Amino acid sequence: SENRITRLFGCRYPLVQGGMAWVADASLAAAVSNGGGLGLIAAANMPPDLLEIQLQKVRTLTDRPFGVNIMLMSPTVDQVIDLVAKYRVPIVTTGAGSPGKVIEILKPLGTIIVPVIASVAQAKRVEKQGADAVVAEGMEAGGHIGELTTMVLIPQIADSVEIPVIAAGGIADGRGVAAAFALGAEGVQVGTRFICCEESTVHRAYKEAVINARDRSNVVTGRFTGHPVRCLKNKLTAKFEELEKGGASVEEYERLGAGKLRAAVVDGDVEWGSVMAGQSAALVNAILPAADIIKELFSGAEHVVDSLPGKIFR
Ligand SMILES: O=C(O)COc1ccc(-c2c[nH]c(CNC(=O)Nc3ncc(Sc4ccccn4)s3)n2)cc1
Repeated sequence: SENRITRLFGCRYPLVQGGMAWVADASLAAAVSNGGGLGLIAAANMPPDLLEIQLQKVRTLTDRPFGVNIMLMSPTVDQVIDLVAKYRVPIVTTGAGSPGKVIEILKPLGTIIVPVIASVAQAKRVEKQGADAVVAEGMEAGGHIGELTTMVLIPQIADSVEIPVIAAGGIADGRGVAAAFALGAEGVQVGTRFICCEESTVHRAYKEAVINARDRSNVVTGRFTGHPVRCLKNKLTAKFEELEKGGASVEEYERLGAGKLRAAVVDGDVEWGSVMAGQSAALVNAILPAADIIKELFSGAEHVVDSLPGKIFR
């Protein structure tokens, strides 16, 4: 069966993998696309020549659709847009900022643009600017987050725009997928769950930290900087909280954070690195192939919906 999202992306399942900085590379994106979802390569702050290598590599690993996630706070955003145009990347998501410029340049090329938003105002603005769909991301998500939970954000976004809504934030099993559709979404974005997939090139220690995470193993730091970020608790987050309490400057705070996500993902420094992960980490307990994760998410959702009516609505 299909819906507006499977038709928009040209893939079997209405699922997009989170465009997680340093984590979402060609290997992960291809595995998700080959598994029937939409894989994303994270441009993040990647030097353009590194991104170009990922764009060439993904074409050798899958002939299915894939996308690039453009992080709008990155200083390399202009070169990323040029590369996306040069390689005719079919789909682009954007995060951490206002996608006006991306829409203006890439929409005329026929690129499908799906901004990640975290509020009703942002959703309305990007719809007016020409977005094809939105990813509405609840604050359960990992990394840079907004303020509203998925449970209350999705219905409000679905009521506010005509374009299809993809729910993100806290979705890691069939129950979350079923809930997202009950709330008005026509697709899901899944990030943390795919950190722990076989084809993810993330350091083993990072994957283990996610698997060992429990309900209260994560924390949001940096609200005072205007960029709240959710990570797993460790020595770095304790230091962030100390700086925040001690009235440190935003510059001092951001100096401490520089390069720490790479330290965790690439070097496996889960003590002093930034182990970005969502609250759903507590629901992730196995490293599986991306294709199996996707199948389980949707067969699980099917099962939940089938067994619902008897329990609740009669
Ligand atoms: O001003 C406007 O209208 C747009 O404002 C926005 C504000 C927030 C968002 C938003 C919320 N969530 C997302 C998508 N998720 C993300 O972008 N998650 C991220 N994780 C790590 C990242 S790297 C980074 C970047 C800044 C500070 C610290 N780390 S980006 N975008 C989108 C737009």
